[in-house]
Amino acid sequence: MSTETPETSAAGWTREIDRGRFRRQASAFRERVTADGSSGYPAEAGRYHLYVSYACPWASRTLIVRQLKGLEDAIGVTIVDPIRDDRGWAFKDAGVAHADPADPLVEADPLNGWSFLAEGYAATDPDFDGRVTVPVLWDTKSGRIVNNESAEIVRMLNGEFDAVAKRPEVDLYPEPLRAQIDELNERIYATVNNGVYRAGFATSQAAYDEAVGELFDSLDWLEQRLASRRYLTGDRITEADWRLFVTLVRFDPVYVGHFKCNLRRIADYPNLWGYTRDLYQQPGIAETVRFDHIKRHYYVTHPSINPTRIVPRGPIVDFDAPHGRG
Ligand SMILES: N[C@@H](CCC(=O)N[C@@H](CS)C(=O)NCC(=O)O)C(=O)O
Repeated sequence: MSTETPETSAAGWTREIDRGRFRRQASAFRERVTADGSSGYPAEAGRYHLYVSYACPWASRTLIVRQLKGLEDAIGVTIVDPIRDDRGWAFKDAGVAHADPADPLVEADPLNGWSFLAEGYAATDPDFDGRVTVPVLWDTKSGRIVNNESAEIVRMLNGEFDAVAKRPEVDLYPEPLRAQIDELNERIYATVNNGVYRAGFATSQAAYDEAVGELFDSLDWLEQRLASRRYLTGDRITEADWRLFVTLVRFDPVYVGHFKCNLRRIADYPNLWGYTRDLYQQPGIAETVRFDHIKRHYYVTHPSINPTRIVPRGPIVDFDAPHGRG
C-alpha cells in the first residue's frame, strides 16, 4: 500500500490542481429527500444518516442545521476520524497512522461496520473513482448515498424534514430572503469558504496571491456589511450566516497559519470577530465546533503543507467572550 496521502498522490491531489490553482471536485451523488416522497426518498425519522467530520467546514454546516432544526432524534450522525491517509476518511480503529486510537469523539460505523467511508461510496457506485468526501447523507433503506453535497443537504434538512423536526418553525432559507442569500452564498463560497483552500493548496505564487487577494477583499466587504447589520441579511440568522461561520471559526486557529491567510486575523476585524462569537454562542452551536479535531485534521493530514505534522498549541482565542452585538 502506498504511504502517500491524498494530497501527494497522483490519483487525488494532482487532479484537483490546474496550473497551480486548487479546484474542488463536483459532488457525485445528488438525489434528494423530499417531504412528499416524490423523489423516491421520503423524509422519515430514523431512515437517513449523516457521516461527518467535525474538522470539515462543509460537513459542519449540516451538523449545525440538524441541531437548529431539532433533527437529532430523526437523523443519526457518525463522526469519522479527523486524520486521513490515502484510504480516505476512516472510522474508529481503522488503524490510520497518526490517528489517536483513544479519541473519544471518533466513532465506529454503527450501520454497516465499515472501516472506511470509501466503502459507502463503492456500495453506491462501484465505479466511483473520485475523492471520498464528507458530508454524506446515507439512506439506510436502499443502502446508498442519497447526496454528498453539503449545500443541498442543508436545504433538505431545513425544508423537507419538518414533520419530524423538533423545531419546524426554524427556517434558514425564508422565501423573501432567498435571492439575497443566494447572492451572498455565491461570493462567500468562491472567495471565503473555498478561498482559504485555494490559498492553502496553491502551488504557484500567482494562484496564492489571487486567492488571498479575493479572500481579504471579501472579508473587508463583509466587515463593512456587518457594521450596520447584526447578521448578513439583517436581524435574523439565515443559511448564509452559517455558511460563513464555519470558515470564520476555523480562520484564526488554522487558516491564518496553515493556509497562509495572514493579511489579517478575524480578531483584527471588530465586526466579523463579534459576529463570529455571536454565532458560536447560539444554543447548541459550540458543541458542533471541536477545535481538537479541526486543528489535528489540517495540520496532520496535509503533509505537503506541514511535513512535520506538528500541531501548534495556539493561538489562544476566546470564543465565549461577550460579543456585544445585541
Ligand atoms: N462539495 C462538497 C465538498 C466537501 C469536501 O470537500 N469535504 C472535504 C473535507 S473539508 C473532504 O471530505 N475531503 C476529502 C478528500 O479530499 O480526500 C460539499 O460541500 O459537501
